[in-house]
Amino acid sequence: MQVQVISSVNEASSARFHHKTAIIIDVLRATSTIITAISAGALCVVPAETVMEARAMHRPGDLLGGERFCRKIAGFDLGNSPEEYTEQVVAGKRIVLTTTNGTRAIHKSMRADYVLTASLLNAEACARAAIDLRRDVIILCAGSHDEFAIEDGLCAGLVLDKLQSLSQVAIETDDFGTAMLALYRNRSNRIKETVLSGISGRRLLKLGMKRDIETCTAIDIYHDVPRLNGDQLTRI
Ligand SMILES: O=C(O)[C@H](CS(=O)(=O)O)OP(=O)(O)O
Repeated sequence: MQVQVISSVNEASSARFHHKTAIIIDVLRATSTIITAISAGALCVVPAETVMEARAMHRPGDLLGGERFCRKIAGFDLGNSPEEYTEQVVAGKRIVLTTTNGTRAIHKSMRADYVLTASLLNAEACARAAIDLRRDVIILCAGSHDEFAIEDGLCAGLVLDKLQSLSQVAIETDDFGTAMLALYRNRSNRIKETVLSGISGRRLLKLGMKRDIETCTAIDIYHDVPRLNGDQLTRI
């Protein structure tokens, strides 16, 4: 199995995803939010690239979620904090979500045969799902404002570590993947501290959102892997 890792959404070209399984990572916070929502019983999450597109896709009974500049969009039901997506709020609901980086990354990957969403919360489950799909893999780190985000690299390294330990076939990765695997193995006992020291982590800290970082750095607490079905993400 060939695994390529892309450092940020603006480095990805849609054509690369043909005949592959795409794994989209945005630890702070979009894919952590999506995975939490699906695990809490949301019917599906519909990723929208823009606020206008999200409003247009909204149907009666849906929830509108997302952020710009880390804060909930005016008139939306929910922001982009995983803790908002509780069973009481989202169970059985269709959620239309737009965020700064994560939903853009999902749209970039839509030519893939399969699109999975990963974060630290479900890395092992996502690795298992990718193995079962028997395709070469592209791991896309969403990053933040077109820059690489260390928390996404850590998660890419964790997914690669799980692929290597779980796969029956050899895993071959590109040089950036090798670097992310080394990053994860070097920081595996201080993941939260590493995330807190990153640019995205520092930005959320300044906004008083330390709780989100703690929530998003729990490892493998969920077994659900949201997968793209048409225009919506549902549990496999
Ligand atoms: O909501 C977030 O934490 C980020 C906002 S920013 O990139 O840090 O400004 O968006 P996401 O799409 O979840 O990376």
